[in-house]
Formats: sequence, structure tokens, C-alpha cells
Amino acid sequence: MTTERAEILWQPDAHALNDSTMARYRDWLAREGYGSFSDYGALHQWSITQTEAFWESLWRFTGVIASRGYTRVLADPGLPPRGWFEGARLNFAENLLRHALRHPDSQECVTEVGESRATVRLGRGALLAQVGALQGWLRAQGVGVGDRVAGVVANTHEALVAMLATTGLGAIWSSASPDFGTAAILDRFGQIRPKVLLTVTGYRYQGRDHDRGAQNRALAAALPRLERVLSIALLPGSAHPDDPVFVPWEQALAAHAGALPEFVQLPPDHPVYILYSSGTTGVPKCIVHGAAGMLLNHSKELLLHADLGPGDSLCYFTTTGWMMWNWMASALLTGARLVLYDGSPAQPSLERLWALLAQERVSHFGTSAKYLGNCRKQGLTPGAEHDLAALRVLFSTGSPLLAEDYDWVYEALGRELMLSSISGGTDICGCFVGGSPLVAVRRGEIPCRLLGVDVRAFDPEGRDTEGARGELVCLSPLPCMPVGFWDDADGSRYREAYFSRFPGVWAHGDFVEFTAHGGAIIHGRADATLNPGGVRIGTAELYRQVETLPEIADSLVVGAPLPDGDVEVLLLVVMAEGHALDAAMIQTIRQRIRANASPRHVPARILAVSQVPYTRSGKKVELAVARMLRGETGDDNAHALANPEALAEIAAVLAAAPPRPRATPATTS
Ligand SMILES: CC(=O)CC(=O)O
Repeated sequence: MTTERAEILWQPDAHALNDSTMARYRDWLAREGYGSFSDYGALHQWSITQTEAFWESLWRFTGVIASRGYTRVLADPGLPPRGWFEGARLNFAENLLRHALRHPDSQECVTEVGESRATVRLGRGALLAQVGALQGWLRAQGVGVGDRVAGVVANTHEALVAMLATTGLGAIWSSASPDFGTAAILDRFGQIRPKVLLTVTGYRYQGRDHDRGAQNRALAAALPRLERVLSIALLPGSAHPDDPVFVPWEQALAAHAGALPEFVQLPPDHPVYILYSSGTTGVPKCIVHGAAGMLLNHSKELLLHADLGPGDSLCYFTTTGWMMWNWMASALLTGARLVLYDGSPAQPSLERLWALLAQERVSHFGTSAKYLGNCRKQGLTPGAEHDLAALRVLFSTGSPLLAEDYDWVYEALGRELMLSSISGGTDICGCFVGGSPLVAVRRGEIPCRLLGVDVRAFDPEGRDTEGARGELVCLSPLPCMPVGFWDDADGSRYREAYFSRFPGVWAHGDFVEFTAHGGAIIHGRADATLNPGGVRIGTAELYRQVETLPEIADSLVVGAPLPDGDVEVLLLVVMAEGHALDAAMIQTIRQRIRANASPRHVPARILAVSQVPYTRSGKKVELAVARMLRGETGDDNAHALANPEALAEIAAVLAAAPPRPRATPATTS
């Protein structure tokens, strides 16, 4: 348990305390008779004890557009919950487009910048016009309520238009990034059988052109029940396939120019998104998210927790293959402008994104913890190099943000910034914990549990650890919990995935610790925790020590099984350029871990590799290596990885350096 209070790096200022949307919501609650709350803690406590009043207040405060009101807020509050806003009729896209529909003028609401083509700027009216025209074309292909439209698309305006057009018609949107291989895409879209597919002819990344013609033809041939492929000419010089199944984007829109957007009114739980689990242990699970859940939860996170609104602009560095894309797209509902970036964050250098933020006067920027860590390692000082005066909020996710990266952010970007490390995931297409304008930011800690979210740490027997490390569970019903899995009529696979570990409780699979003042520290994935000598150690505890050494570029830690049934801590390191893993370096790593973590954390073996495996959304895959060490290859799913070749190298390195026989068990080390 963390007993000492971590240093405060940011305190809410007068704007945050009095004028942020969270503050205005708090004051509105008092005026409307919901209750008076002296601080965020009191507000949060109310939000998790009066669940229905809380979500109802959000519906009212955020002004959900619905053609029919609800008869009750939640039919069944058990977990998984059922029947949110029963009786209502609404449309997801209509709610996202509310500012454009109210003022269909030329005010820029989408800016697209990338490596592949020149900057594109869309006004609200132009966005609506494209949505309407594309809907005309989709309707002509027979797309209607419940049909799937899937996109292997870049983070450009077309992806956004296609998602809005699709969900406006009551159809379901699902996307993957063009750098996914054919097998990985078929693993996903093959299950959901889309009627229409969107593809890009090619894309540029890190200065290199990637033609997708062959892959697009292979997908069109392999996907069952596909009617048409809408082809986006993203890469200059790359051609649309010469095949009548493929229709160029411009041609489709021109054929239906002038068509008005349509918003089919549907029950609140009608599906809008299908997202996918990483697929590293078998075929990816198809996670289905419903309209009201996405809408209400994203409204809460973006309006209240992120303090986004008209006049702001959000740039989240993501691809369409990560749920942060869906999260970012919802920011349209706040009236903020979206700044889409498609390409490498390091082309020509890591300064690229900071320069973009300055140029576009971005107020809210989101990225991965890894990107911030790389900026620290390269000694970047973006606050001194670029005019980042507009930047108010910085989000980080993907993996735990190291305490040193909190320091770097406040040194390199300035003290005024609200740093919001957020954590949740694809399963809820949102967050459990993150920042709030009413809560201080402390070094190394995610500031708070989000409103309505009753998350705790449980021990293996399902008891609240009351401040010690444990498995992250959620006890409150959330509208963003999936409406189900695809092709899982009786819901058994859905319940098995989240509710079988502790019946009636959502088990998320993270290893977490909640601090006395309400902050959260994520210690890695629960299924990747190490257990040497029976002591549970989160992998992030080791990454915190290893990846802050300048000589180490990356690392992966895993529990390697031993013949006596125990496990030993195995550390794989990727050395930074110009450094080698020699005896002195091994000694430095060991000493650092022993001094700053504990002797139990000290790895038995430390080996150098050239890369560690990542999922396509940028997460380390300890499990792939753990499974390899256990000799499990049954449902090996290497194409789910962004760099499957890393596994072969690790296998060779491990074979050359087997575990040494132990004189004493790990518990006494
Ligand atoms: C919000 C998140 O948790 C995003 C992620 O890491 O996948």
C-alpha cells in the first residue's frame, strides 16, 4: 500500500473550480435539487450511490436529443446492466452532430493533417453535406438498420464521415487501421460480415509509401456477403482497383450530392460500434457497444472530465484500430474542433506532433504514455521550442505513465497543464479512472475514479483490498458496458469474459492500487502479474525502474516457469542506440530494482533483444511470451501482433540462455 502522499504537480485554478463544465454541472445539480457537493469526492460518492439519479442528471444536463423520452433510467441495475433509458428513441450521430445541425455554417470542425496528403479543413456545413451524400450512397447499396459498414481506413475525415453516415442510418460501424495485415482484418471483419467495406488505396508512414491494392482485392474476395467497396484515394499516385465492386469515394458522394443527413430513431441500446479484443489469445472478441451508452459516457468524459467545449480543439494521436479513435470522434458533441493526424509521430522527428499542436492551436492533446516517455528520453523541451499557449489538457493512456514522465511533462510543457492519465479500454470504449478539473494531479498517480464509476481493487478471494494492490473491478452498472458480443445470442461469452471471475462484478483484468486520497496506480495486466515465490508483482513495477534508465529503450518482463513449479522473473531489454547489455549494465539494472522495488523483484535473467512484441494498438504483449515459455502454441495468433517477428527472436535468445539451476528458492532471494 502506498502510504506517503505523492507530490502535487497541478492544482485546479479558479477557472477549473468555478467555470469548468464539471464545476457548472456541480452547481446545476444543486440548483436542480439533486444535492450539494463540497468537493469532487462528495460528488463522486453521490454518483455511485445514486446511480440512476446520476445518469439521468447527465442526460438532462448534456441535453441528449431524443425523439421520444425514456420511461425509466435503468430496468435492471444488476451486472451486466440491462435496459438503460428504456422507452427512448434517439440517434447517436444526430447527437454527435448537434452543433453542426444547429449552426450548419463554415466554422471549421474537422482539420486533417497527415503524411499522405495536404491538409483538409471541413466546416460544419461541409461535414453535414458529406454525411448526407454518403448516406444516399449507402442507402443505394441497401445499407439499413443493423447492417455493418467496416472501414480499413486511415485517421482522416473520410473515416469520420463514414462513421457518422453509418450510425445515422442505424447501421453499425467497425474500423481497422490500414497497417493491419489481411489475416488480422479477416479475423475481425470476417466475423461481422459487413455489407460495405471502405479501403484506402495506400498510405504514407514515416516517409514510406504503402500501396494497399493487393490487400484490398484480397479482402473484397474473402469477405462473405460484401456488396461494395468504397475506395479512398489517400496516397497520391495509387489507383483504385480496376473492379466494378470498388467505387471511388468522390464518385459515390457526387452521385448523391445534396442529400440531407438522416437520423434513424432507435432504442437506446441499438449497436453503433463493434470493437475487438487484441486477439493475442485466439480470434478477437467482437465487442458490441450501444448508442446511449457511448453517448452518455463519452459526454461525461469529454464534457465534464476533459472540460472540452466550443472554442476548444482535440487532437488524439490514434489510428482507427484503437478505441481512442471512437472516443475522440465523440468530441464533436462538445462543439470542439477535431484535429486528426495520420502518420508517424516521429516523421521527421518527435517534434512533429508538438509543432502540429502549435500550428493548429490545439487545446487538448492525447497520446500514449510511450510517446511521452520517448520525448523525455530524447530530452525534448516542446514548451520552449513551440508556442503551446493554447494547450490546457494533456491525456496519456495505452500503458501506465511513469512518475518520471509526470516530471517531464511539467518541466517541459509548463505548470498550467492538466495532465490526465486515463485508463479503461476497448471493453467499455472509455475510462474507469482519469483526471477531473476539480482534482489535483499527483506525481505518478491517475487523479481519480470517474463519476458513476465504483472501481475497487479485489484480492483473489473477491475482497476489497482497501488500499493494497489487487484486481481492478467495477461494482456499479455503467451504460458503456457492452450490449453484448457479436454472435453470442445467449450472452454466455460476454458474461464469461467479465463476470465469471467474481460473479455479479465486472473484472477488468488490470492490477491496480487505489491511494488514500482517491488516486489510482495501475501496475500492469492482472494476467501478466508475476508470482515468484508466491508474491504478486505487477509488471509495471519493473518497467518503472528499467525504462527510466537512459541506456534502455524498451523492455518486457514475464514470469518464466521453473521445473520446481515456481516462476522466475525474466527481463528482456532493448538497449538504446550506442549501448550494450554487458555485465556492468546488468548489475546496474539489478541494483536499481533491488533498491527502488524490492529484492523479490530482481530478475533472475536479463537478456537483450532487438524488439519486444506489441499489439496493433501499441500495447506490450507479455502473455505471448509467457505462453511461449509455457510451451503453449495451440491458438497461437501471431498476426494479432504488430511485430510477430519479435517472438521468433525471443525464442532464439531464450534457447541460447536457459534458466540456471537455483541453489535457493526465489522467496529467500
Ligand atoms: C483508455 C484506455 O485504457 C486506452 C487503452 O489503453 O487501451
